[in-house]
Amino acid sequence: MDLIARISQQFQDSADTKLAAVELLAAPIAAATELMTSALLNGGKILACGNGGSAGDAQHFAAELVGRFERERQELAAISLSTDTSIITAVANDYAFEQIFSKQVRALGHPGDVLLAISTSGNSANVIEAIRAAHDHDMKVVALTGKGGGKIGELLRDDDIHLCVPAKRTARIQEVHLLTIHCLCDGIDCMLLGEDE
Ligand SMILES: O=C(CO)[C@@H](O)[C@H](O)[C@H](O)[C@H](O)COP(=O)(O)O
Ligand SMILES: [Zn+2]
Repeated sequence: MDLIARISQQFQDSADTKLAAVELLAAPIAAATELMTSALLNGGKILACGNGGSAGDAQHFAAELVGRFERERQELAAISLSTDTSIITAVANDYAFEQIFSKQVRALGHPGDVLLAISTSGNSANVIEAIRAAHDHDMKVVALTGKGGGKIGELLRDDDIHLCVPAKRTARIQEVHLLTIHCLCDGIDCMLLGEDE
């Protein structure tokens, strides 16, 4: 087995997927940046959720908003719904795993907040329920998906933003999701602080 060749191929595939995605995603990522910045400036917050690697992405995004990305700025309101093991285990145990995010959206979400919903397949039931709860609370949704967008693509409304990575492999989609999250952080900082030199 030629591991070096496999690794080289993965780097190549990741770079190719990112370059194919920028054509489709640059404009909607810019729109998502404006939506999130406007929500934050109006006293709203961003709730983020996802499973597995996407749970890590939700936490990563919240950490960069509450802490910092690349520049010093005011703390920004973001909460990962994938983080509180007591809430997640209680809701999964007492109700259903599908409700672990939606119950938190119903508890914490207000009109004007934004839900960042992350699912590579677009089909995770708990992320779908979170989007339904966000709509019930007059929150807009930014959805990070792949594989054609799945059921989430069908559920989104016209004023939501769908960032669907044009790829089929979960790992490649996740890599573009993380890049997208960093673009959102950079764009929010840029809108709040101005362009850096
Ligand atoms: O990170 C990975 C695979 O790269 C896994 O942990 C992956 O996130 C999990 O299988 C998730 O449950 C997949 O959910 P989704 O992206 O389809 O919503
Ligand atoms: Zn992964």
